Amino acid sequence: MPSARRTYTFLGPEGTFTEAALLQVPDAAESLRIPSSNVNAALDRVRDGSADAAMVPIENSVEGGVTATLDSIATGQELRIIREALVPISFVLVARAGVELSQIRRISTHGHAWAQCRLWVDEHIPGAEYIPGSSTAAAAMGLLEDDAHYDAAICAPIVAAEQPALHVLAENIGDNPGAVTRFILVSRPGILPARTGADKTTVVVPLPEDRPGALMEILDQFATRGVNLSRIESRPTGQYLGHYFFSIDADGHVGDARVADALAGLHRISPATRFLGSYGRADAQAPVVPEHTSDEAFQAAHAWVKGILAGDSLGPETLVEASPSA
Ligand SMILES: O=C(O)C(=O)C[C@]1(C(=O)O)C=C[C@@H](O)C=C1
Repeated sequence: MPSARRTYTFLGPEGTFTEAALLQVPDAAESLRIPSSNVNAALDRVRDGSADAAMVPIENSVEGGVTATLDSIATGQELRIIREALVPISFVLVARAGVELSQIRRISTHGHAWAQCRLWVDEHIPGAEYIPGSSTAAAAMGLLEDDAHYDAAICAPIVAAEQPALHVLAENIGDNPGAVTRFILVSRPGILPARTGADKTTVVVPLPEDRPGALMEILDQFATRGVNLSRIESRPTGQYLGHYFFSIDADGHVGDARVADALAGLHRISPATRFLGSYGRADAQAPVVPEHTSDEAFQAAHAWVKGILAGDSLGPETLVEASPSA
């Protein structure tokens, strides 16, 4: 029986880096793809069932975390990350035909793109004014509107290639040629992606208040079980000044005993801890697992404790008899 066609949404319009990330998903090219105007709108489409999954940016190697995504998945109806994708980032500066570099005064793009091209802009268009755009592609397409209030946009090369009314004023304008953005595919809670051996687990941990050393205790849950962290970011909860949650990526799958044990520890320290998913790493790199934190070591340890409890369940007389002071 042919499987039903999935509906994906992404930070649009067509031509964003997020769309490039979505097209890495094997069935995305043949599926229905609905552009969303911002990260929240994309995630809400998943929450209300009008999309099966949303591709959204989560972090960039130069500019760091995408706060709109970090905050939106940390609160509200629960969601799950089921996949990640990496996209190398390269930017072009585009304008309408006939506009020269020397005429550019106002540039629009996504905030993360602007941050990655700051040095280039300072050098080549000193004093240029930044006009925030909802995405790189939206900024580029906005140039074609009659009432466009900026003269150029920073976007992906594909937008210029597919839009003849735009022309490229400069290529490779990113300050860091090796820039990469990481994207996540987010779905409603359901079937957990299978363990691949090279996985990542994402959690959101509210920092318990008035508890000295709480952050240390949280980190300790991972450290003592040999679980490496690849990202940790603090974000304000928005409730009041000084109240934070931590967004954490850990190596491994909740199906790995060491990760499950670490999550149980987190829950004891911070009961509102939110599990956001276990999913295969885009780079397929398996972590180095210390011997004493392998599944086998956990099984042996649990069996040992079980044995003790079974022995002791013979009754208090056994304990009294065994006591040297008797
Ligand atoms: O505007 C886009 O094209 C996006 O996909 C968003 C986004 C981001 O949020 O970081 C993605 C990659 C680039 O780093 C710049 C912008």
